[in-house]
Amino acid sequence: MERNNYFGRVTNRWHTTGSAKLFFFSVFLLAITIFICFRVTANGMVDGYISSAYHSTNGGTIRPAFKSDHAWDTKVTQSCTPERENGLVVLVTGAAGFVGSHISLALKKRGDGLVGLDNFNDYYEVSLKRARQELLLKQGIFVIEDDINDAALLKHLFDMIQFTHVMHLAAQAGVRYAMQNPMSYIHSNIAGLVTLFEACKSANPQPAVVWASSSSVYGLNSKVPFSESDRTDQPASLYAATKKAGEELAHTYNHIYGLSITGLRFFTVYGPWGRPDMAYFSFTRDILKGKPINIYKGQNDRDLARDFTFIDDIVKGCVASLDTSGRSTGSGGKKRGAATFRTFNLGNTSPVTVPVLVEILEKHLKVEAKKEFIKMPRNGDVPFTHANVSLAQTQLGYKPTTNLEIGLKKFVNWYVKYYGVQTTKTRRL
Ligand SMILES: O=C(O)[C@H]1O[C@H](OP(=O)(O)OP(=O)(O)OC[C@H]2O[C@@H](n3ccc(=O)[nH]c3=O)[C@H](O)[C@@H]2O)[C@H](O)[C@@H](O)[C@H]1O
Repeated sequence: MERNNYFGRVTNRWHTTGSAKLFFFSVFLLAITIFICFRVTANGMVDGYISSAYHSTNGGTIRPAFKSDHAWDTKVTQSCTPERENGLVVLVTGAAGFVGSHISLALKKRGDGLVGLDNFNDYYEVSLKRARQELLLKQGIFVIEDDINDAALLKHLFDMIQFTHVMHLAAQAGVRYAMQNPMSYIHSNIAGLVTLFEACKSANPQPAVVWASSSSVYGLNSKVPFSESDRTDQPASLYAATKKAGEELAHTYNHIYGLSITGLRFFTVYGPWGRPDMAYFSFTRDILKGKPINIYKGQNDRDLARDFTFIDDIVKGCVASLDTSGRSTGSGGKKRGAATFRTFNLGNTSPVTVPVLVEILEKHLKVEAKKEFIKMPRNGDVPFTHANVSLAQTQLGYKPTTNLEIGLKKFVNWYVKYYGVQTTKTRRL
């Protein structure tokens, strides 16, 4: 009885104040709507060319989505027009990145049409990405500034241009950074990859896709050299796990939709215009500044080793992959028959230890490094990598020709020029 009275009192009060509550509720809803609209407008995303994934999973800087107009469409179309008969028409993602910029220049040089796409995130110095963009622009290559998670942009691009190929290099790179910002790897290497595959599978005609996987998928594999058929189910880092997941996703899109897909497992790529987060680059910077460098040691005090691969060799492998990829077989999102699905190692086949890498740098820089040997932190690094490239050799004609000594010389020459380093002022060995 008491209970019934209580509920009765509450119900009465609700009725008497009902219209006031309705009013406040409406004002509240209106305020939220205005707030959301403001956020969207502030980010320059009023055109609707933006996917929700772009917001929800991005661990880094959120950049404005593109705004298409006639001038923009003309730039894209011009950039994509081949200058040779039967030239490829390629979308290069990550075009302002290290590997992406080199491949873009190589394709342009032989007369292919291409447009770049890059989100210019601040994982490492954005000015270097801008300088690469400038280099590309001088050769007539337009780089769109946007994220691969922007499904509306991709749809617009594929509706406008009949791409024969996609060279997909946009990714969150770096093995150790995954411990600081795991979501940026999910954003780019998983969500971004799926957004791109979705656009490719729906495109008419479907392009063939060549994309960058990583030597890190071999993880704790101890069989050397690493062959494509070796185990890849023991990733040592979140980065490696996202690349491995990418390989599985690629298989699905090939199987269901007939997308021609080639995955390339790159082995520690280095060279001019490289990535400042990588050891050879950051060591160079610190050696020249007289700052100490940390050289990691593995179990039982063993040196770590990498199959360092020079950028020009990687570019040749990528271009050969594009040329041999075979057509996708789907149309309107439906598969018509089996399509190419390949995985290749692109390495140098001769691992070098990290202390030897430092010795070569000291020689080229003519400066002695302040070396500090420390136990490898538990950060996802693997003790060594070593590529077996016989499959790429047979099917792509891939044959690495630059050893670390020569490749680092080319890198140091570029570094000194790009950063205007006064080598004469540095201490000589
Ligand atoms: O092939 C790949 O799939 C990956 O290659 C690259 O990763 P890694 O092979 O780890 O290259 P990198 O960082 O240059 O470290 C080289 C060596 O120096 C050691 N290292 C590193 C830093 C340091 O301070 N000290 C040190 O000893 C370190 O322990 C290691 O032994 C790409 O970054 C990655 O994006 C991915 O593409």
